[in-house]
Amino acid sequence: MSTPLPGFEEFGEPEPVAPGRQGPDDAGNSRTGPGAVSPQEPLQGLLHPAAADRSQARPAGGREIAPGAVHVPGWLTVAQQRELVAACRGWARGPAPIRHTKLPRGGVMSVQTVCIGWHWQPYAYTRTADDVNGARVAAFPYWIVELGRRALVEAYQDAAAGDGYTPDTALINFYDGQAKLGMHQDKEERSGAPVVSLSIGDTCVFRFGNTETRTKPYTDIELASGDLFVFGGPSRFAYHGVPKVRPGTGDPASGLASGRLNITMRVTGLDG
Ligand SMILES: O=C(O)CCC(=O)C(=O)O
Ligand SMILES: [Fe+2]
Repeated sequence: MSTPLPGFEEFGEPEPVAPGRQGPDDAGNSRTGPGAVSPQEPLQGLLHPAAADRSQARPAGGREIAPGAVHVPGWLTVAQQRELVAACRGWARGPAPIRHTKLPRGGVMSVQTVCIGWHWQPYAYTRTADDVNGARVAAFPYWIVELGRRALVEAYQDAAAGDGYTPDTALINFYDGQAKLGMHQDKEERSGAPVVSLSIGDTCVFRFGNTETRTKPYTDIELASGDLFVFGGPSRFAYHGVPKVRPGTGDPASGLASGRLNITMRVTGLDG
């Protein structure tokens, strides 16, 4: 079990952006101080990748880890990572603040989580964060839907892969150096649409297994800052987990001074 604090929202703010360099301020968002980007505002760099820093050229596509499960290293630019970190910091503050999720048998998760769109707690989605403060969770902004669609196009190298993909929830997880996530299935969703996962900050070991058991066969890969991982199709309900984070491996230029941030967007298939 990790220490309950510090929370992600209290972690170091991004380094000052040098004049003329692409950063959240340059993306056209109004802000009054560090991290003050409204999570609901469209994020220019995320919506328009051409406007973002594309200096980290990388080949298109990724590596298939299992059928329907694709790892795309370095998909997000540093500027995009900074925008996402700023947005996540805003959500981590509320309306339902980030917290260690309580488990039904009395434990708490070492990972800290905040949700948007729908609130997840073991093992159901609700609109209000009943296990936190009862607040309705923040709305799911359309710019994340668009980001999810672009992620599917990239991962599956198919221009139509994002058509009709409308995620309506995201779990935003923060890992300190000790946090882990046990092998589990994402199965509270009533939809077989893919899960889109974005990682920022410290590198982790991500274990991607099979749909039958929590155990082998599985593949361990490293998810680094900016990496995209998509699991859909025959891998949508595969067990997966995070057995280890590698502290100190992230670049503070991502906007995260330490720790690891992971965002998984999903389609709940729920109404209301
Ligand atoms: O942190 C990760 O890479 C995975 C997160 C995850 O599996 C989840 O939130 O269900
Ligand atoms: Fe998961």
